[in-house]
Amino acid sequence: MSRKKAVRGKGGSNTPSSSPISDQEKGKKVPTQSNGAVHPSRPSLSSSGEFYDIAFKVMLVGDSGVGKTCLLVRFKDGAFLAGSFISTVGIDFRNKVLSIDGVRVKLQIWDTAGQERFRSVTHAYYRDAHALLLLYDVTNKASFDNIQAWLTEIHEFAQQNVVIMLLGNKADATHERVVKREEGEKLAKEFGVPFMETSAKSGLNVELAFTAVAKELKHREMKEPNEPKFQLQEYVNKEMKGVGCCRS
Ligand SMILES: Nc1nc2c(ncn2[C@@H]2O[C@H](COP(=O)(O)OP(=O)(O)OP(=O)(O)O)[C@@H](O)[C@H]2O)c(=O)[nH]1
Ligand SMILES: [Mg+2]
Repeated sequence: MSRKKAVRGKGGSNTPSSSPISDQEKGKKVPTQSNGAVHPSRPSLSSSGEFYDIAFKVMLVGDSGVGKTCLLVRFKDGAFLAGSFISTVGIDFRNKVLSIDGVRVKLQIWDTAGQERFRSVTHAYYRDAHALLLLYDVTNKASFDNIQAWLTEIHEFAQQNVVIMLLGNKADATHERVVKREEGEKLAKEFGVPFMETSAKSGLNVELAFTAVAKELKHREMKEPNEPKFQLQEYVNKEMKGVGCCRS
């Protein structure tokens, strides 16, 4: 098998025709599992010069302004994009390699535009996603009320076994909060998806959200026959920090 070069990170194309796994698009032989995870038999080199063993696509979705881009920037660069809000146009991606139980897992993270006018672009990418981080903004009730509609859309366009996690973002904004944490928990339970609150501003639970998803995906792909199933919500509950804490 020839060595595979990962797709570019920052500055990925905004056009809907670009594929999340460019090697496949180019017709190169990329070994995949049944669900499409890139799983090379030998480590591959990512564009940032990092080797990885397995790669997955994760999509950030949710209403415009909930903090998808900020969450990704916080995770990738450890910084917060303060100041004026620049709404994402179309779709973009960044790569990050995590070490999960000794396995180097590359996440190719797709940041989608929440605005309605870009919805058809987003739809085209759902089917390639292995995991979806669905965000609402705890200071914006409408973004919370729209979660059901987002889930309907996800079920229509995404793979049946896609990993979904609900995130209530902007947990730092205590004074502006209009959605209680318990409401988020209740909704997540109703839809059977794991949940936690995050803050791109303070960094609260940001690393955890991506790590938990990477762990779930890695376990699904590489589980030994006798190994128990990874319990995503249990892991999150154990590792999660509450508002007022200062994980970064
Ligand atoms: N207080 C607080 N503000 C945040 C947080 N995350 C994002 N913001 C602010 O919310 C606004 C929108 O953030 P973005 O990340 O651009 O939102 P988005 O979901 O990417 O929006 P679209 O690209 O239009 O879909 C910006 O002004 C951010 O500074 C957070 O965790 N806490
Ligand atoms: Mg954005």
